[in-house]
Amino acid sequence: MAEPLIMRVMALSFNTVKRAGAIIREVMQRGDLNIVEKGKDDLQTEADRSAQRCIIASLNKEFPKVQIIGEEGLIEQSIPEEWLVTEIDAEFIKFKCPKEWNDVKEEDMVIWVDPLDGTSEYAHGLLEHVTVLVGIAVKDSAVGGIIHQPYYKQTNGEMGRTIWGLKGLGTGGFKSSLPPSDKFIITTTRSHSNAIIQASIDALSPTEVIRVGGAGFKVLHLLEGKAHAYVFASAGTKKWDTCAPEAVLEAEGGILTDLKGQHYSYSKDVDHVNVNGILASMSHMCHDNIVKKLPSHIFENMQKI
Ligand SMILES: Nc1ncnc2c1ncn2[C@@H]1O[C@H](COP(=O)(O)O)[C@@H](OP(=O)(O)O)[C@H]1O
Ligand SMILES: [Mg+2]
Ligand SMILES: [Mg+2]
Ligand SMILES: [Mg+2]
Repeated sequence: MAEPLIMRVMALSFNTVKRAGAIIREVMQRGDLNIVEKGKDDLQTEADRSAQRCIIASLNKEFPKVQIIGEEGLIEQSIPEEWLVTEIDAEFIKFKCPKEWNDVKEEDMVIWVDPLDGTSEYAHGLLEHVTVLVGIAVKDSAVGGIIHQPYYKQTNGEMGRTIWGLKGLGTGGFKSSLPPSDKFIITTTRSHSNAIIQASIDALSPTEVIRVGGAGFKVLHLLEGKAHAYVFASAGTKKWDTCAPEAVLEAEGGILTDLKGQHYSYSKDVDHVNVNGILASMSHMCHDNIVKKLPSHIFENMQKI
């Protein structure tokens, strides 16, 4: 009997993000990023486009009835043959599917794809910040996620690592760590800051602020104990930025919501923009405290930008 759909989607995504990561490295190595400005502070490079074509074509071929939504919109589906990934990860598929996902059907699932998270950092050569994100939503919640970091240097010299999480099963691909208890470290945007984002951080009196690119890389900071909270008091991120990070973080026991503590919906017809900002932490207590501490004017003014 075939393995449950969600396990096959995760196992194919696992190999697909690695292929996308290799494409991202190849584009950088060739040196012609061919940048298009989609909007204010919103770039798209050849790597974003090519990685998305690789991921969407591969997932779509195997799972034609699953809705897939990618950041770079509708782009032609024909791709070089060597970009098409057909093999599933042999190790992942051996895990037992959590019983709550055993019967998930194609029409209950949405796959949110961010082919390159941290484009601004990629374009500036801050390559460690870059991740490839594939998030799996069931009904309206983020359930499974894969975060691939193409420029992570493994101790054996290999480039890239793949972090995964599935609610009810757990996580893999990294070593979890708690942040220092004598500090309060916030991670936030490096390239999309504004006065309200800064005011929200000031109101929380952190001992340190780590400004890095990408929702994926910031959530990795939480998972690895480098920061206590990810705070972003602005609209700007989209569902493809948060679906995979939310699923991985929550499969590890953390929480990712808007600034009021409400989960976003990831169903196929939602507004793509995360209008109420982002708040994430490994600790529910830390998360609750921040929701209580954020002054209401932040929330009101944030909506006006
Ligand atoms: N004001 C804004 N306008 C457009 N995109 C924004 C934005 N603020 C955040 N984002 C998007 O949200 C993601 C995380 O942002 P940041 O690195 O600033 O924390 C990035 O994804 P991409 O790099 O995939 O486009 C970025 O483009
Ligand atoms: Mg982008
Ligand atoms: Mg992104
Ligand atoms: Mg992106």
